Amino acid sequence: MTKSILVLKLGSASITTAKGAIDETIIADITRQVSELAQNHHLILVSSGAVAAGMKYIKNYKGKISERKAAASIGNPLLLGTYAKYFQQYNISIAQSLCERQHFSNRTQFLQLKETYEELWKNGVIPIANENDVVSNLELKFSDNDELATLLGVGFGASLILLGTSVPGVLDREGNVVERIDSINNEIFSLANKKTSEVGLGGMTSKLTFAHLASTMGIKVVIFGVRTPDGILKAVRGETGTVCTPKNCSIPARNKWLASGSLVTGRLMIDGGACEAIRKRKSLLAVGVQSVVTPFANGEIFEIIDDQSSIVAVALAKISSDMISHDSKQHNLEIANASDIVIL
Ligand SMILES: Nc1ncnc2c1ncn2[C@@H]1O[C@H](COP(=O)(O)OP(=O)(O)O)[C@@H](O)[C@H]1O
Ligand SMILES: N[C@@H](CCC(=O)OP(=O)(O)O)C(=O)O
Repeated sequence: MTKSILVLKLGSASITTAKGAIDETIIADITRQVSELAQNHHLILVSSGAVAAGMKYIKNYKGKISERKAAASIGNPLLLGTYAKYFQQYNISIAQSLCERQHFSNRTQFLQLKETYEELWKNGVIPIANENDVVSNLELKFSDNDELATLLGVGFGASLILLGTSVPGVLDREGNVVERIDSINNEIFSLANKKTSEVGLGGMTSKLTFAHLASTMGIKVVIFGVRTPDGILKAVRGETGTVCTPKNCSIPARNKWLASGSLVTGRLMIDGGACEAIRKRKSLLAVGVQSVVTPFANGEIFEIIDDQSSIVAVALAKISSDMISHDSKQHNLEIANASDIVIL
């Protein structure tokens, strides 16, 4: 029986104490529940908490990016050591996976990541991912680990993404948990205020943004409280937290990573004829380009817009945008192959 893939993201505040120490009681409880799930799923854990666990080692910590990077490099091994200690009780080994944006935007690198995770699963090992904070500056950063969890879920074709946090789910204006969301629209976004936990990055807006992306790609997302008794097991069964129902998604699995949007680096404006051609599943040729709005390199993902600036598609570049010119000899130059274009 093939195991379905499940991504479990754990936010900083839910696994650390108010003083920033790793909360071993909660880690013990997480490992107990995860070991149960490991019998029937291929699991990817995405754990925040490296910065929180390491910040006490930085004198006069103010949260500057350089301090966060240093704190993360101290905190991540401590965090992983704690997971390893508690998973050992269930004879489960864990692996560290530090991720950067290019590991997703570059298909070759993503396939390397995939191969590694598959080897780990074959050996009963659970990968624990986190952003590679040590080398992430503001431009290259994932917006937070909610994004990383979603990109992993979309890239691996997960059936479920669990976003574990410090609150019991998405709360409505009366403070009650919204049990089910069929459409993450502006009304739902308006419930999320800018508040985050003291150590969290994105808050509820980020969770809703990425839950929207994942559910559009056909993946169910549950936003739930990690400290709810048996919260993880209940969230898998949809018995706690906020369940965001998946949409019917016709994009083939291979192209979902392309369409996830947050990996886009470039932007190309094309004319009406080219729009028509790509909608008919033809390749994109240089002859239809009106302008390179934002340059991109070979192998990067770019957005295709029409002359009204509406987004028509995203595509994987076969050439660098520098090669696009209006020289008539170049008219048949293929910018993206039909199979690498996702119409939106
Ligand atoms: N409508 C809402 N429902 C629940 N939590 C909300 C809402 N709006 C804002 N929040 C805030 O989102 C925070 C959770 O996000 P965050 O701190 O980033 O968590 P994590 O570290 O788990 O990623 C909570 O502390 C909560 O105050
Ligand atoms: N990579 C950082 C976490 C960043 C982050 O997304 O935090 P959170 O909003 O708590 O999930 C760390 O490990 O501290």
